[in-house]
Amino acid sequence: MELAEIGLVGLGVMGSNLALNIAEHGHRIAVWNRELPRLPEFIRDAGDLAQHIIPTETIEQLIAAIKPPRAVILMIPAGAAVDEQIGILKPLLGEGGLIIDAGNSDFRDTVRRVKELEGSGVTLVGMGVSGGEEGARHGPSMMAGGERSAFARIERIIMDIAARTKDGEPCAAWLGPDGAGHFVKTIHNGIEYADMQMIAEIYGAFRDGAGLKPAETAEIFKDWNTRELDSYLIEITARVLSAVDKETEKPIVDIILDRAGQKGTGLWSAVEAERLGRPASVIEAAVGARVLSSLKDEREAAEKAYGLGKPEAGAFTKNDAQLLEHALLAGKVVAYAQGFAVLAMASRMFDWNLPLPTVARIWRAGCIIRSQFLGTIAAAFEGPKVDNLLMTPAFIDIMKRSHGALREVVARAAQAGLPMPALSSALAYFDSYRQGRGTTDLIQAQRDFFGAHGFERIDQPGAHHGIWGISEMPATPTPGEKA
Ligand SMILES: NC(=O)C1=CN([C@@H]2O[C@H](COP(=O)(O)OP(=O)(O)OC[C@H]3O[C@@H](n4cnc5c(N)ncnc54)[C@H](OP(=O)(O)O)[C@@H]3O)[C@@H](O)[C@H]2O)C=CC1
Ligand SMILES: O=C(CO)[C@H](O)[C@H](O)COP(=O)(O)O
Repeated sequence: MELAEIGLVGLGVMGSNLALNIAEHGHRIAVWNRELPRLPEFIRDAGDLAQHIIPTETIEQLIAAIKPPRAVILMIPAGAAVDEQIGILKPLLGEGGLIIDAGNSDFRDTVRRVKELEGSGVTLVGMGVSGGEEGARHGPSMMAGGERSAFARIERIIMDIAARTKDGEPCAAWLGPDGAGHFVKTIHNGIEYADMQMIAEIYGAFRDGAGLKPAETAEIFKDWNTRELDSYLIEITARVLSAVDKETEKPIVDIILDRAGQKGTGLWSAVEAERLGRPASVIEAAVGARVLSSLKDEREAAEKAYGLGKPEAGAFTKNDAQLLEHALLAGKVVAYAQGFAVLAMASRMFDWNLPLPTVARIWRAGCIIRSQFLGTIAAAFEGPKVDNLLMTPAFIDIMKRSHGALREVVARAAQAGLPMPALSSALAYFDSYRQGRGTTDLIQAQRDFFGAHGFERIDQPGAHHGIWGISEMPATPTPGEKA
């Protein structure tokens, strides 16, 4: 039997499609799944591609079916399952073994696993894969981290199966050592959360502020997809909004429960951003919005207690489509600026030397946040080095012409009681970021008052303290008494 070039564990949604993609590119692959009944089903569905696939029933058979030195892709849930499989594979793979963890692992786990495997003869590549089911099957975006030489061993297969941009560039790259690939994938997902939340808020403006039907909103999103907002998420939003439920013949969004799920990458993005001192407030707002959405019973009780806000007819109208388009664009710029600022800081902190233009380039196709906008970001990062995307000439131009719309939309939504947590936080970040003198002078004074934490002065170097002692404070008059 001709041995396989590579093996794969986990024939779920992503693993089975990735295996078919690999087979379609003529690479022989051996596969194994924990639950055996999945195997014949997968081979049956593979059709002609089955000739490039070796189905195996035990992990030992899987290893025996791969050409040494052996490489195995794990496409299984992040966390304990990955540790368990690495534990099983390590002795079986032996010297020169390579494990590619292609799930959404926490980069901290990847860093730990790389260390734990040191000296064992087995190497780990942590590789984020984005694009969902369709991407995995026909071309995902892939973000790899680990030893450069280890990635080189699978580079040909990865480049063959990756998505390609219109100009033919593969959307996959080695981005840095140990956890770099999984970190970039985490931030990708954080941005995905922010994008999705802001789109949902704009949908809310059309539904609750303007009284539009889903199909009418779908037409507007379809139109937006021909301009600056052109992206996969806008495209699928238009398709989702025009979809009808077969059973009820109602728009499908109207019968879906408003309770969002999440598996962790959005939360990790927000937490890592704060840890790195580069807050990603739009991502945080998006995570918070999903959490709040899950408290359905509490929200219903609160609606009974307070009543709804007053999304009076006219808070928005169909004629505000352009205003809302520009507001979404401004919010998107801020969310991406925050995400890339986190990547830049992580690169510095962990010594990864992340190539930010490459990150933007490999997100242009294949992944969930793919868009033409990422081409503009890649070009912006190729110019003079800046700390924040908001300081590049291209994005200064976009923000100058669109932040007014964001302000108008957030203000009108606030007046009408329409929640816009992500768009509001994008505006707040923008206004805080561009304010040369903020209001934390007062916070520093308060900290010094209650904890003698000290403060810097604008006119003298060094650390200083205020004279806050009770005896120096003017007495507080009692009510009715003259000061
Ligand atoms: N779905 C998506 O759009 C995307 C998912 N991902 C990530 O890819 C990974 C896989 O996701 P997805 O394919 O959606 O998940 P699925 O639930 O569809 O499949 C999970 C697979 O993992 C296997 N598995 C679970 N636990 C173990 C274990 N302890 N040991 C061995 N195999 C195990 C399952 O086998 P069994 O049949 O025996 O249960 C199954 O084959 C996750 O990390 C996910 O976050 C990344 C990008 C997109
Ligand atoms: O990685 C992905 C896309 O890039 C997955 O679709 C991800 O699992 C979605 O995350 P969540 O379930 O938390 O919404």
